[in-house]
Order: sequence, then C-alpha cells, then structure tokens
Amino acid sequence: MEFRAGFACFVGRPNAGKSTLLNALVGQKIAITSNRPQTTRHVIRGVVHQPDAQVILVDTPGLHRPRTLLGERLGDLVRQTWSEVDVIGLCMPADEEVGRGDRFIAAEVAELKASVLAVVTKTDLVSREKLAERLLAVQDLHPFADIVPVGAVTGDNLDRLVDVLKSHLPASPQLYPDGMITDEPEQVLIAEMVREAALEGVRDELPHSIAVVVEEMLPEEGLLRIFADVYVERPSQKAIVIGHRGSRLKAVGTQARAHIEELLGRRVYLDLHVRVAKDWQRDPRQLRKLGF
Ligand SMILES: Nc1nc2c(ncn2[C@@H]2O[C@H](COP(=O)(O)OP(=O)(O)OP(=O)(O)O)[C@@H](O)[C@H]2O)c(=O)[nH]1
Repeated sequence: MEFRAGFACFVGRPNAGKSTLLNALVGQKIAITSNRPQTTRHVIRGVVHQPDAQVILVDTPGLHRPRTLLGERLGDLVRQTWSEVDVIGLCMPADEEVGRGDRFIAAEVAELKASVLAVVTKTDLVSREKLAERLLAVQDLHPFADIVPVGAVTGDNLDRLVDVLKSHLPASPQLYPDGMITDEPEQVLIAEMVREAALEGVRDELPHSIAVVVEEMLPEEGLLRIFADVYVERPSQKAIVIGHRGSRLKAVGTQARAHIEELLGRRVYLDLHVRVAKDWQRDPRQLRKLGF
C-alpha cells in the first residue's frame, strides 16, 4: 500500500472543540483546553502515526473579529496555516446551531487548495435525532468533501475521522520519525500548561490578559528547576492571580507541575512569578517579547 503523509488542521469558531479533538487524536495532552473561548494561541503540531500514513495535525486559534493587535496577529497566523495544509476540518459543535460564523469560515477555506471536511464535534451532547438534523444543516452549508461526526471526549468515531483525513493526504514518505508526536519546543508546551492552570476559575476579560513565558530550565540532581513568568496587564489582575496569601498561585503551580512532570517524565520544581506588563495585548514590543 502506498504511504501517505501530510498536514491537516481543524478550524472553527472559538470553543468548537478543536483542541480537545487534536489531543484525542494524538493520544496525549499537548494542546491546552478550557471552557473559555480563544484559549489556543500557539500553532501546535501533533502527529498521528499509522502503519500506512502520518497525519500531521496543526492547531490554530479560534478565528474572531480582531479587536486588539493580538487578535490581528492570531488572524494572520490562522490564514497562513490554512494555506499550507492538505486537508482542513471545519469543526462545528453538535449542540449548537450552524450559523453565520461557520458559513463565513467555510467560504474562506473554500478558496484554498486543501480539501475541506465538516467535523461535527461533541456528538455525546445531543440525541440521535438532533445529530441527524445537524448533519443535514451542515450538508446544506457547503459542498464538503466529507462530513464526519465525532465525540472527542468519548472517542466516538475518531478512527473514521483519521481514515477520512488520510484519504485526503498526498502519497509521501514519512515526514516525522517514529514515535515523535510534536515538534513544539518543550518550553512552549510548559508555558501553555502553566497558562492553562492559571486560567482555571478566572473570569471575564482576565483570560485574555494572561501570558506565560518560561525564562529558564535548570537541570539539577534528580529534578528540573523551571522558572516561569506569568504576565498580566494590570496590578489588580496580579492580585487575582496570586490570590489570598498566595493561595491561588500555589494551586496553579501544583496543577501545572503535575502536568509538566507527566509530559517530561521527570521530577520538576516550578518557580512562578507574576508580573505586570501594562496593556501587553496592544503593545507590539511586548507582544514580540511574549512570543507573538
Ligand atoms: N461533552 C463534550 N465536550 C467537549 C467535546 N469536545 C470539546 N468539549 C468541550 O468544549 C469546550 C471547548 O473545547 P476546546 O477543545 O478548548 O475548543 P477549541 O475549539 O479548541 O477552542 P478555542 O481554543 O477557543 O478555539 C471545552 O470545555 C471542552 O471540554 C466533546 O466531544 N464532548
């Protein structure tokens, strides 16, 4: 059988379930998820290895109308990613009406060279009847190359999705070594895990104000010492992140450390500092420093 390999990405409105799906397909926690829209900021690749194919998955931030410089940069990043992949899965949650946002994205991706599939996500949240209804609505939205319903949390139909993605990839030799699941630098993954922990339980606009940079990683006897800075935009936000007598920050550190230890397979000491970078989302110099 001819080996196939190539790039695939999932697009869709914020909260459509793209990161959860990517994690489920790759089988390891590499992209962070949260129940807040616009959590994803970095393009993260995961590789699905199969005997006859390699599907390289690229994660993109949710597309939305830019209100800040950060929003604009994210939009550019998404469009650049779209132009480089072989197949695009437009994710639409089964528990939400197909809407204008989906139509807008479908029209944009239709212009590209990639095959475009519809992926109806979160099937576990709806009845069979509702799902059938949604699939019909999706069919009317756009002439998709395929329509695949999946439940990333339950693992429902993921095999079928991989098969369909594979069928749209070009014949190609293996692009990544066996067993390698991501080429994202460790530092970025670690920063994302800290950010994920810091996002838990915060409200309103604060999620968008948090950025994390890993400043240093020092291997010591039996453990890895990691220094990371958590950036917020205002002193009031700093107080929220730190919590009463440091209680929130401590919980953030504990949760992040557990995930990082799982990722790296070694003991970790995590040193977190909260810093204020005034209005960093609107400041080009700060954005560059924070990796955008
Ligand atoms: N029940 C259920 N919930 C899901 C499923 N997939 C995702 N979710 C939930 O939906 C929410 C959004 O999922 P994400 O994977 O972060 O969505 P996203 O599209 O990557 O979001 P952005 O990063 O904002 O673009 C989270 O609370 C997930 O737990 C699913 O298959 N079933």
